[in-house]
Amino acid sequence: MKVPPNNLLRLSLIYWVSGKSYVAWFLALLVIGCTVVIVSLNLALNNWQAGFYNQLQAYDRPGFHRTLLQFLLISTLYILTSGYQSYGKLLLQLRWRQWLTDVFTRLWLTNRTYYHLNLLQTSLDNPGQRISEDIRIFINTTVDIVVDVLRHLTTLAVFSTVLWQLSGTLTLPFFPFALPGYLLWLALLYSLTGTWFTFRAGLPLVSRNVIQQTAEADFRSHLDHLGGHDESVALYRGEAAEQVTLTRHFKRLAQNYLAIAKATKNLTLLSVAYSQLSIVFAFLVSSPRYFSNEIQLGQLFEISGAYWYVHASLSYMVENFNKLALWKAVHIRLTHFIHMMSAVEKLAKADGTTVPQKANQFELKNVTLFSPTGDVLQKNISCTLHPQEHLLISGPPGCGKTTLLRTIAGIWPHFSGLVLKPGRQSQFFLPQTPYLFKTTLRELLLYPHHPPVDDEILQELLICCQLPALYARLNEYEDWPKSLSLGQQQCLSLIRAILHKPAWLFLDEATASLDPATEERLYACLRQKLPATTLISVGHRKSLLPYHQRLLQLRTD
Ligand SMILES: Nc1ncnc2c1ncn2[C@@H]1O[C@H](COP(=O)(O)OP(=O)(O)OP(=O)(O)O)[C@@H](O)[C@H]1O
Repeated sequence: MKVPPNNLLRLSLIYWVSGKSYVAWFLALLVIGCTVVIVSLNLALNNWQAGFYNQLQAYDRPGFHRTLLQFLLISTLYILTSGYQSYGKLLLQLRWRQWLTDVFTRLWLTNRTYYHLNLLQTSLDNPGQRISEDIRIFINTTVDIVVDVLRHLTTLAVFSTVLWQLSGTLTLPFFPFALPGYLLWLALLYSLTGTWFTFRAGLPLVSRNVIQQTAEADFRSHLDHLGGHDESVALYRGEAAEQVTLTRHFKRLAQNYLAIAKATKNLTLLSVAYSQLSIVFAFLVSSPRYFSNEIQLGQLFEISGAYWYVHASLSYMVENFNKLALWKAVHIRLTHFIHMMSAVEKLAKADGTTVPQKANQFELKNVTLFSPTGDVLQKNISCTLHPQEHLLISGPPGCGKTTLLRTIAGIWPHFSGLVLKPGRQSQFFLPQTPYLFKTTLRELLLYPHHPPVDDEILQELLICCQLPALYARLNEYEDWPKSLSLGQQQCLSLIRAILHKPAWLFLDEATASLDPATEERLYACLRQKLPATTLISVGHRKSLLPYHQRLLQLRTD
């Protein structure tokens, strides 16, 4: 997949022109339509107020009942429209989020970016949390903000006109000009002042929210890590050490939260004082016209209602600064994620050359391996391998055996030299740690992409690879990494390799947890089931030598 523009907003907006957004457009129109209707109903309610209070003031009982019926009608429409607006908004958020999540997961998985990210010097914290949590918050708040702004702009347009008409003209002593629509000007002045103070008070929340999202993710990630390594921790009796680490993570989270609490307190003091004052402000400034009998009680309420709507629209930032700060925070985190993925793309193209070739042979020409920090692990490895020339790669721990396999697999970018190899389909790599997960045993055996096979074949392979008892559990859904021993997991991984029938099979200490007798039986099984496959094994044991014709001995200087 092509790397997207390094701009999150531009990337997100591609959805709306992608040809996959017909339903989302329909939902957006529904939400916009409902928003306009809600604003119109607000206007109707405000007009209704004038009639209602005037009927009360005039002790007009039938008129009072009539206005109550009107209210019932407006209110029913209001309830229905609000319900469908909110439903449409939620469906829209889900669709957009689904698309953006798909884009991110594709970028993350394509070209093994998820793996290369770990090789960058500036590592990226918690990519999982960014994909699940940050995208959710980003999309939900974006839709909320757009809908809110649209509602407030419509409200502002409608109620400014009303307020202008109802305001009358202000003439002040010592002021040479009459000021038409003075309540509108006052609302504008009041809101702009509030917005400026809010911006000043709330700005620290942006960076604090970025830190908070990261700290929360670190805390959760350590809890998940603990869950995944429960047995190791239990055997080490590592509970106290884990408690210390968890407390440290939580302390960071809590310290930052205190700073957020302080900034939020200042912001709340400001915004509540601002809203409280605004309740009486309209009455205060329009009361002279009421007391001079220019307007009735109903008009006074109508003016104050219109003023309140105009003021609320202009005060969007004051009332929603927390939401805006959170939006900015996740925007920063997701933008950083996109930048890191672009950096990986450059890194993956950086060093040596891997060339797929038609001939069914492997060739390493002067391959030098480096660590991510640039240290030389192995210098000038050269080796040509023909089919059926089984190779054993040996050497001390940390000398670069696994790194050599990663280089051949094309996932290690830190090398120089030339790797010539047959097409990807003909290779299969068994990593040092078996990759098992929660699913049925059948699916586990077919991983990553083998079509379903008959039970008899699976039974035969389970017997051949020393796991006959597992046949009865083929359809069991189980947390296999927990319920199988490491040795059993390695046997199971070999079945996967046999099923995929590769021309070249790479085994990275794939039988290291087995006793020599079982290891021997498994290699015999491999030879029997995969007679045409060439084995390239990494291992330390001398007992592996008889299964290989060639030895590549790596050394450290
Ligand atoms: N993702 C990584 N990030 C940083 N350094 C790494 C990474 N992977 C490997 N290394 C470093 O590269 C060196 C070679 O590692 P490698 O796993 O290839 O050794 P090995 O010979 O297979 O060791 P062992 O026999 O213990 O499996 C080590 O010093 C290791 O610390």
